Amino acid sequence: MNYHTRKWVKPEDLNPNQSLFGGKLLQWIDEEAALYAVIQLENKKVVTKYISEINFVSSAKQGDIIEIGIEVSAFGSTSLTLRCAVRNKMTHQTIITVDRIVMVNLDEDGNPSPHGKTKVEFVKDRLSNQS
Ligand SMILES: CCCCCCCCCCCCCCCC(=O)SCCNC(=O)CCNC(=O)[C@H](O)C(C)(C)COP(=O)(O)OP(=O)(O)OC[C@H]1O[C@@H](n2cnc3c(N)ncnc32)[C@H](O)[C@@H]1OP(=O)(O)O
Repeated sequence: MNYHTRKWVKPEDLNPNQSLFGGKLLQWIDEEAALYAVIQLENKKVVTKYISEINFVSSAKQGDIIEIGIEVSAFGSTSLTLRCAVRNKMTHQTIITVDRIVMVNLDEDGNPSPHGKTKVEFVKDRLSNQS
């Protein structure tokens, strides 16, 4: 699992129990999954189709630094299935796990479109292949 993105838990991210609001965390995860899919599939038109099994393992509090990890669990024809974990940056305590996030590659008309990808690619390799 690669942890690409860090977030700092601020006062506006808290719930009435003074811990990180779950909906805010899910927003960050959805955004991270969308960006990951856009980069992998090289298409800005992707949507979240399905999110499964969310486990809120522990809470985060104001001032915590958390990091969001994403990995690919499957390449479909039009879909990309991701797995996500969020942990405390300093202690590595898991905060949440999401088993399956299915992102769908769309064409210009908003219909599912085959993406043609079968393995994880890195931008630095794409750039070096261009030169
Ligand atoms: C100029 C500057 C620009 C900057 C730019 C920067 C980029 C910045 C990016 C931002 C990116 C925003 C994205 C944010 C993320 C949202 O907020 S997206 C908004 C929320 N999501 C939606 O509104 C989606 C609504 N749903 C739909 O429109 C339709 O269901 C869909 C997605 C078009 C799919 O339609 P469908 O009829 O289900 O299609 P179907 O062909 O049956 O299935 C398509 C694929 O989904 C899979 N699937 C279908 N149902 C399920 C299910 N229940 N479970 C699992 N898989 C399923 C199928 O197996 C299939 O996969 P493959 O086998 O082809 O691999």
